Amino acid sequence: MLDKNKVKLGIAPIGWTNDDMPDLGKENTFEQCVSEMALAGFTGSEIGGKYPTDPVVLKKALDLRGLTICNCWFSTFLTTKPYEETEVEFIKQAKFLKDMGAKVIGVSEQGHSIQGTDKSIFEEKYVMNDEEWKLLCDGLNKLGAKAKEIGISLTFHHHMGTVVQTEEEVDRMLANTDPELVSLLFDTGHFTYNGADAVAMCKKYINRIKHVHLKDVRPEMVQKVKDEHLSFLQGVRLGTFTVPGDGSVDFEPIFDILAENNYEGYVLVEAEQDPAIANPLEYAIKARKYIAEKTGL
Ligand SMILES: O=C1C[C@@H](O)[C@H](O)[C@@H](O)C1=O
Ligand SMILES: [Co+2]
Repeated sequence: MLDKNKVKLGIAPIGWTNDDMPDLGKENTFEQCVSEMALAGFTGSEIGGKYPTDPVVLKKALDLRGLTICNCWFSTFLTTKPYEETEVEFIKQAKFLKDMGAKVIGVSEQGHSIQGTDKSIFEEKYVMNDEEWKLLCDGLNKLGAKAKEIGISLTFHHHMGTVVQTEEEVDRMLANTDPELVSLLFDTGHFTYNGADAVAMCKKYINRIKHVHLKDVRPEMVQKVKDEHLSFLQGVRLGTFTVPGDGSVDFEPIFDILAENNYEGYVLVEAEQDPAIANPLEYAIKARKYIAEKTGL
């Protein structure tokens, strides 16, 4: 069982409107999204493209519904742009998140990423050379130090189609960054999609994990993506991802590892799929019930 005083439960707005493909859920407003998150029993949220950018307006809307911002995606370009360009934007975002009450900022390296392109996700991923690895890891350490000064933790999101996708890439990134400055944003869906053992990865890196994305995977859709050489986003439209308990990820041992190691932080449902097919409120309630049953949260 997870400790309610230590572990908080959140949900991402991507089930209502997908910022990577805004036509998915374009009809869903910000107010509907946050109201339904609260109605389904969630208390945390990440930031989506439709969220007000004025912190006062955003905070009021969230307070009315008992919600708190716990993280936001931040794209780094450490391997393709001068470090300073990324740092300026990173500091702005980290300060904003800190003011909103978040404890982490979720970084993903988007230099050379194919996640938003039409390239085949299983065949055309970029692999970094030693020089690019150094740019990435040194840059992450520097950003992590900035985040620490601001009072927030940098968590790194491994992701399909990016330069840190595979188990080996996650190993190398973590081995070459300072545990005091760079933590892991553990995403169950991205490890499973890539063919890694999410349970083993959770066990291996439990001491580096500071934020968790609970994402389930429909294996038959991943197989279709492989067979038909589809892109990451084509897969999302087909339904590669779903809410915890609705796919093939084995969540129970993951919850056990988090509980046994006194994990403190958020577990956040993040299940992008077509809202016209998977009603966001219905799926949020389904996820909430599953998590309550398996964790006691
Ligand atoms: O954390 C995430 C943010 C999304 O934009 C992304 O594509 C999704 O798959 C994810 O894990
Ligand atoms: Co994620």
